[in-house]
Amino acid sequence: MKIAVLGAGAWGTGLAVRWAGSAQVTLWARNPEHLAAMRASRCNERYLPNVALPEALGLASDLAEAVRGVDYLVAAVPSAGFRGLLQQLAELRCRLPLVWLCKGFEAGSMKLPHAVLAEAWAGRGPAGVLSGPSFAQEVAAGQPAALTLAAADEAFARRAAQDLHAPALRLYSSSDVIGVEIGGALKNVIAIAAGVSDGLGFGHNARAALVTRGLAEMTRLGLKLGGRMETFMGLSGLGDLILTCTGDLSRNRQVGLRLAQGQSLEGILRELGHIAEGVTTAREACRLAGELSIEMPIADAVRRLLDSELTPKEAVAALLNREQKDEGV
Ligand SMILES: NC(=O)C1=CN([C@@H]2O[C@H](COP(=O)(O)OP(=O)(O)OC[C@H]3O[C@@H](n4cnc5c(N)ncnc54)[C@H](O)[C@@H]3O)[C@@H](O)[C@H]2O)C=CC1
Ligand SMILES: O=C(CO)COP(=O)(O)O
Repeated sequence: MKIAVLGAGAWGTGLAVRWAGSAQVTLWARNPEHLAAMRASRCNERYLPNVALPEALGLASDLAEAVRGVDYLVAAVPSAGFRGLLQQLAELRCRLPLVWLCKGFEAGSMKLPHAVLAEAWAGRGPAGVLSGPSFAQEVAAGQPAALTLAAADEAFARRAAQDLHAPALRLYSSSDVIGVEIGGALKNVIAIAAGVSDGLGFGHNARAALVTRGLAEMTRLGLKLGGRMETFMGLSGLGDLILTCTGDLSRNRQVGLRLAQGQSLEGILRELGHIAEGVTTAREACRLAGELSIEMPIADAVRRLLDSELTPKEAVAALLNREQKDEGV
């Protein structure tokens, strides 16, 4: 099996390291200087420090070289870079099975990755999304994780899950692309809220309430867009929501924790040095929810906090002072 992992951030590198034990893998970095540094140190100091790159892992900064002769393309760039990467691949006349990893909406268009793919990858090969609870550091270290691979073409989802599984990396297949994408995108927004709550010193009760009501919001939007209930209760929904709301390795949770301490969003993102998809997704999901008349109070409070319309304490008060309602989704 030959795999090209396109994007050398934390997640692309983590998976490339994992897959290199059982497949022939090339990791592509768009920045030649970044690639040269990885070649020299056999480590991705910038995005996944303290993880040795196996000797067998190929490195390339030339996209054409990275994709030559492979069985799978794995798009490991953030949502903001997905369309651009697909366009570059199309210019190379690539026609290959593709799996994407990004968890978020495209800025400005309110589009999930599958909709971007429909515009930029039509007819170029079967494609699916891989998502679920998976911190890159743990996967790179060979610790167990279970993810979902969803594709509209069920047979492709099953085949890709079989081909891309690795020791301690269990992949389930699904045909619910929208449900899987909504879970991955919305959990990042709720993780910011959970970080704010913990950062303000609230307890386990508050966090459990945010996770549960966050799941209700995710489900409400996801069902409206055509996702399936069981998907939101699965690995890519509730599973990733629990991980990201409770695990300090989450960059989105870190954004919330630091906002609660009074840091500016700009400063936090600069200090993190990684993508926190929940920031863009909060804005896009709230716009979409507005158009669809769907209530998403937690996402709305996060969006207003990110846009400096509320302080962290005011965001909490806005949630607690909403009018009484029935619990149902
Ligand atoms: N880090 C993790 O544990 C996990 C991340 N993800 C998702 O995977 C995606 C990538 O995340 P990470 O690798 O962690 O991010 P990262 O912030 O560690 O690295 C981002 C990588 O993408 C590149 N990049 C940034 N903007 C780009 C653009 N416009 N065009 C092309 N390349 C661009 C950067 O140079 C860098 O190599 C995100 O959507 C994230 O939500 C999913 C599961 C786990
Ligand atoms: O998606 C992730 C784990 O499943 C990583 O979450 P963060 O982007 O918040 O670090």
